[in-house]
Amino acid sequence: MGARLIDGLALSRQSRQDIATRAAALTASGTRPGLAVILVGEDPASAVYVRNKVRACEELGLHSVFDKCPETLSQADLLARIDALNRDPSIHGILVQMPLPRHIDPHTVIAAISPDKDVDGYSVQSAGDLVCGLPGFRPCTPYGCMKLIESTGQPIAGKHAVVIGRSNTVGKPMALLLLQANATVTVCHSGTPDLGVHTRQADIVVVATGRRNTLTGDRVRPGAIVIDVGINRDDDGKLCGDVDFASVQQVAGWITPVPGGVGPMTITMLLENTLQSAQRHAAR
Ligand SMILES: Nc1nc2c(c(=O)[nH]1)N[C@@H](CN(C=O)c1ccc(C(=O)N[C@@H](CCC(=O)O)C(=O)O)cc1)CN2
Repeated sequence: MGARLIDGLALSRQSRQDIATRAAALTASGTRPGLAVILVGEDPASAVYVRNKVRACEELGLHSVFDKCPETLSQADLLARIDALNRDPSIHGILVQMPLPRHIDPHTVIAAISPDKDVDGYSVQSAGDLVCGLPGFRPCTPYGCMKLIESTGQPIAGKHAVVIGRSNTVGKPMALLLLQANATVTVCHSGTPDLGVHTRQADIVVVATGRRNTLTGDRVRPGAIVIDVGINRDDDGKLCGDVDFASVQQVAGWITPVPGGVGPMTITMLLENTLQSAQRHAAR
């Protein structure tokens, strides 16, 4: 029997209904959640993601501002735009789409976003909150992965989780979220000599390397939950993840597809973070 599919689109639809209901209540009490999205340049994939974020805001009744900037925008001009949004009371979340053109330093840009509007959860403040187990914005992709794992109904506490990848935006926060949920966590990366030694012992595997076929069926423990964060193209130009779906789905207990797994939940958790930010603002 093959693995059960964890349907990120279905979970997104459910979660977005709940966000829409809470956003409507907050709007009725005088605070309409607002998100500002900045896109610099012409990267076609980024343009699609940003369009989907703005459209999702519209569908859920959130206020949104979309600032499309040319590739040649200077870092100083970008920082000035962020500064204006930091001071705009109708905006509760600011997101600068990554990657940025090479002449702009992402760390400087992230540091310019007010920590109480950092709905991407990328700032040093948000990272520190997560390390210390304090409330704060959780990065959208790992936050969505946690929801996908929880949706299986399997307990996380006491399980052995292996995270493959150590980026600031996915791998590291993913490991911390799993740790916070009382899993025993191993982080593997490009310097790990034998990935299979670790993944074959794992109840939960999250793969976020950006490389096709990072995880194959022979490296998976029967019944494991496998979460695929990757978005790549195969030789035929079709979307695929970091997991060799065909072989892994024969061994795993649960698996996320690409597309239709982690991606939609990334946008849903951005909306959740924006709503939470507006709720905090209203409570102040
Ligand atoms: N500021 C940010 N930049 C980037 C983030 C982010 O969270 N914040 N994450 C990624 C891109 N991303 C969101 O921005 C994102 C990627 C993929 C999807 C998605 O729904 N993917 C679909 C497939 C879409 C396709 O056809 O290409 C899926 O997996 O089903 C949503 C959001 C990097 N930058």
